[in-house]
Amino acid sequence: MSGLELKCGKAFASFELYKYLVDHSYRANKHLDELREVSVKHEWGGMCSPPDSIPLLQLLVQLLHAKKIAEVGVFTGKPFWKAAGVQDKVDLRLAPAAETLKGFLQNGEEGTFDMGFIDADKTGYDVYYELLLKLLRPGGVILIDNTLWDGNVIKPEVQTADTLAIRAINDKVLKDDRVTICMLPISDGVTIALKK
Ligand SMILES: C[S@@+](CC[C@H](N)C(=O)[O-])C[C@H]1O[C@@H](n2cnc3c(N)ncnc32)[C@H](O)[C@@H]1O
Repeated sequence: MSGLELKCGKAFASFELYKYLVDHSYRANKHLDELREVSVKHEWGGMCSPPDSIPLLQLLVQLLHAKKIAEVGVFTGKPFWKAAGVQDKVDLRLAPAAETLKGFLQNGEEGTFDMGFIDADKTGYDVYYELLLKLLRPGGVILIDNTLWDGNVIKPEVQTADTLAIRAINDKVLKDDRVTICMLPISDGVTIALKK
């Protein structure tokens, strides 16, 4: 699996154990593999979601029968949509994410989304979370990426704005009665929040 070492599951006891998990959960897929091959070579290749999070996303889409999903923070992918047959399913909005999500609300789309994936600028996470909670139907799910933030969440000496924002959203969702949550140690930490 190319580029696996880019984000090697820091929460795992060893890289070998992490690789075992990937080898036993990620199923090879021509289009995804090609996309990943290209993405990891990009100068910002580290932005690409690692393969351990892909089965989770696929599973949730199927469990939720998700038809309407907002990915907040898009990286590569567009050149592969046509070949993968998903071109007509993707509505790319190149704009600050808060504006796009507010636009959906103004358009009367509250409660119509099945799923949201927060994976953009970390200091925007709280805003995206609140907007997505409004956009989601009850029983819908928000995935929050990077919630372990390369292990920096437990390093008190790390006080960057991004780290503070990740700690804040983690503290917030833990106490948020509007959702049921689970934080998973895969990828760079992924929190699943189910809207009640
Ligand atoms: C980590 S990458 C997304 C990775 C992608 N979700 C994936 O799984 O491959 C983050 C992306 O968010 C975008 N981004 C950052 N700040 C943003 C903002 N305020 N509004 C919209 N997109 C933003 C960046 O341009 C970047 O492409």
